[in-house]
Amino acid sequence: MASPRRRLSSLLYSVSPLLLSRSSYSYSSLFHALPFCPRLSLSSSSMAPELQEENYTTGPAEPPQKTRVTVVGSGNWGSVAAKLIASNTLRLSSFHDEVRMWVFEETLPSGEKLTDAINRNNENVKYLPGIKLGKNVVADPDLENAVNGANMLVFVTPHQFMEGICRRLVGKVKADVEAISLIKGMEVKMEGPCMISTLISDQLGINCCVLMGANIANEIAVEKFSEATVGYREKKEIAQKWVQLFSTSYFIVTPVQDVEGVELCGTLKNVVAIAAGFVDGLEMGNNTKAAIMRIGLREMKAFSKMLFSSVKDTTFFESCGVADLITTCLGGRNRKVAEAFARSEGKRSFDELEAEMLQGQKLQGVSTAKEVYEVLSHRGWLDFFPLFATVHEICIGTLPPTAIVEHSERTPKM
Ligand SMILES: NC(=O)C1=CN([C@@H]2O[C@H](COP(=O)(O)OP(=O)(O)OC[C@H]3O[C@@H](n4cnc5c(N)ncnc54)[C@H](O)[C@@H]3O)[C@@H](O)[C@H]2O)C=CC1
Ligand SMILES: O=C(CO)COP(=O)(O)O
Repeated sequence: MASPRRRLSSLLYSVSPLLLSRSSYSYSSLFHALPFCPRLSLSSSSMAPELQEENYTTGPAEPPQKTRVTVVGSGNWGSVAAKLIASNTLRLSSFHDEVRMWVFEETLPSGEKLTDAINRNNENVKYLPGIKLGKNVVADPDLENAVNGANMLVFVTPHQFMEGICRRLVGKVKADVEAISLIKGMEVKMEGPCMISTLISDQLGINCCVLMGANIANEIAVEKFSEATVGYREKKEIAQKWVQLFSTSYFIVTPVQDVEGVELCGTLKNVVAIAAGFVDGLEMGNNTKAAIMRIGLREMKAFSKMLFSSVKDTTFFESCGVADLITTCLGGRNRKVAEAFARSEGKRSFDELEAEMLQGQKLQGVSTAKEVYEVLSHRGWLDFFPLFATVHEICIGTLPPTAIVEHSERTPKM
């Protein structure tokens, strides 16, 4: 009998017209990574040429400088990102083995500092218990020290903390450092909406890609197969370096030249996931939930394209689009807490439920719904986005959870 991995790869080949319509790179990465790569043996000879590290060395005359990577953030996904990266920096000689991970310091109930516990156990005992990160992950509570000398910075904190973090990093990072944001969210400023990758680029004066996808961290932590999308602006060679740093036999990463599209998919699906949670809390069933997901996807696409005309339709069919929407509406934290909110019949707030159910982990969907609502009101677009608008109004208690179907089903006045 074929192994599950081989059966999955056959399924992917059966949709080859879709794959072939993408870049030859995406096709070859699937070809190499899935059927022929046993777990943890993604040797460079079996990888797409773009992923082979020779592309990033400068030749024999001068020994190349090893690339240093720092992960800024150490929550649930931040810890898994550090684990993925650390397995690759050990394997690829162009990278320095050590991966530094900045920790927002806290004291555990035992009295021990979280950083000390992570370094002693090689495990994030609070945000990712039971998973070894790799001995080459070093937790550091000093933000400035953690980024010092880094050539590649991976930003992965809840989005509401990023403005403060960027302010602390001004003048502290290398001028030519490359960044990537795994953060799903946005900021709304006087001038209008600001994606987190733009905040990082603008405040630190550096290039910033994004990585989004159907990536429930706890599943990737135990090495279950999944995919992700890297969004880049211009430099494809930089996107490929990020692909190389994140890819494993169970984590397949595809580059797409559409930063805004990829980041808005990751950001907006959290609002739809809140709606899906309301549907679950009201026990409305699968058809209703599917309808909410479809309406949500339509609003995600319309909102993204109205904000940035460069956003590509094809991005919504990548892992960052429809796949992330599905996984978050089925198994994410936003869905789970929104379900409890609807069941509580107005007796509990999101803040209370978040603290009780997530124990330090953070929801992004409630604040994103507020930020999206501000953009819609400011631009006079509320009537075009009934689902997005209704989610926010339910979250703040102006409407009951049942409004999710009563209001979202209205055809938007486009
Ligand atoms: N967990 C998941 O499955 C996935 C999460 N993401 C995204 O990754 C980003 C980070 O999420 P997670 O790693 O899951 O974090 P998390 O929600 O598990 O943990 C919260 C983190 O925030 C930190 N924190 C608390 N107060 C802070 C402050 N004042 N300043 C800075 N940090 C503070 C905590 O120390 C902790 O590391 C979010 O944008 C999320 O949407 C993306 C894909 C999957
Ligand atoms: O972004 C996620 C999966 O890709 C995780 O979503 P939640 O924050 O709702 O758990």
